[in-house]
Amino acid sequence: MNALAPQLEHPKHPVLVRALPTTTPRRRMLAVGLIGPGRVGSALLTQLRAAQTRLSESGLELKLCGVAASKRMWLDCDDPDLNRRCDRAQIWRPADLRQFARHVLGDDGRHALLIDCSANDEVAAHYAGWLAEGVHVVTPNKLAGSGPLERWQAIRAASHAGARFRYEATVCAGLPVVQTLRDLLDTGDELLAVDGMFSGTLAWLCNRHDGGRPFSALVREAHALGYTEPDPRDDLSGLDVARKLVILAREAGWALSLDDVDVQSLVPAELAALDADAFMARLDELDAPMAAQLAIARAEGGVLRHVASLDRDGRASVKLAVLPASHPFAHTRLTDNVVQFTTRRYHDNPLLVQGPGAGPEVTAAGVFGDLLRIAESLEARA
Ligand SMILES: NC(=O)C1=CN([C@@H]2O[C@H](COP(=O)(O)OP(=O)(O)OC[C@H]3O[C@@H](n4cnc5c(N)ncnc54)[C@H](O)[C@@H]3O)[C@@H](O)[C@H]2O)C=CC1
Ligand SMILES: N[C@@H](CC=O)C(=O)O
Repeated sequence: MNALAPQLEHPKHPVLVRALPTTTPRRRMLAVGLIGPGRVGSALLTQLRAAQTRLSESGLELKLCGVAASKRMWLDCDDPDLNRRCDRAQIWRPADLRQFARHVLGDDGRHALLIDCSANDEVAAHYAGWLAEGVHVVTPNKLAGSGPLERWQAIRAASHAGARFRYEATVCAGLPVVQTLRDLLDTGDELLAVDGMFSGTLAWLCNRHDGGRPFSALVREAHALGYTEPDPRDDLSGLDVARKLVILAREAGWALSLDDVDVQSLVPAELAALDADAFMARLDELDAPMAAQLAIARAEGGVLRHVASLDRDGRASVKLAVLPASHPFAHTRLTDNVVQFTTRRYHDNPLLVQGPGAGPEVTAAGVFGDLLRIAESLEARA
């Protein structure tokens, strides 16, 4: 213990509490560009701003160099005086992701990170190129991890060459699911199966759907709370959960694709083909079928839960099930997700990760955690 460190007063044990020895922090600078300032992206910006002083004191300078939305982007080189003179017309320029990445990377050898908080496939298509150029990438966007296998392999290969790629928040938002699996595998365990509840939206809907309000009203509320995907059909069709299964399977080295997942959709075919606004306008067509599902569950003395499973033989399924009231999943709350890893070591009693699995705040925190892990691995640069 550092005898020179000041002692802090503690009401009960005045001499036991001492300040930890102080060390000079290793100074690192990370240039950051955010793509997709929506619900998660905005929450992340708020969290980054709130943490800036604390991070700086611990040696990490985060420099926000740009924000790109679908049509427009802001770069920190944009000149405030010029903007004032041009009636702010220069603040946002047309979005161009190549220019955006070049700007964040700069030409001074700095560490650069792009955070993709969109749900856009075209953005995901840039990852391999960015990583190859030395730009780190963090994302909650599931489209790279569950998209074409060759593209996923190219992204992984590019990340092995230097820049880091992290995507913890793609599975169950801020819960430590991908890292838990990674740690199991890296320490020599073997994944046998994963099962549980992987949709925060559907967990919340199943918890709140008690016949008191129409199902459609609950879906609208889940959307407003930021739990659903930008298009709630991605949740209701089971696609979002299927994507998470694919991401976990690939993490385990299994070549699973979305087509391999047996998915039961809650969206009738006639609503599946509509554009997003038209679908939302006809959402009440889900009320009668969902009321019927609830009645079946109650008649059986059970509860509705949205469950999914995956095993090492490539069997993967996503469905709405009636579970007995005594089942552990019946006692989950709000947006709770449950992920059960059955492995060689955790065989008779699976390893469980459980907690809120959707929402801008918790998701942004998962993204932020990835950023910090990358920052931790950076070397100091002038
Ligand atoms: N909301 C949640 O609880 C969770 C969300 N996620 C993922 O986080 C991502 C963001 O979700 P939300 O913030 O809820 O969605 P959102 O719809 O609120 O935000 C998405 C943003 O991306 C922007 N965008 C769309 N296309 C773009 C493009 N080509 N270039 C740049 N920006 C573009 C949109 O303008 C919007 O600002 C999605 O991939 C979602 O799957 C992951 C875990 C949990
Ligand atoms: N819409 C998703 C968000 C997290 O991935 C969900 O509800 O689980």
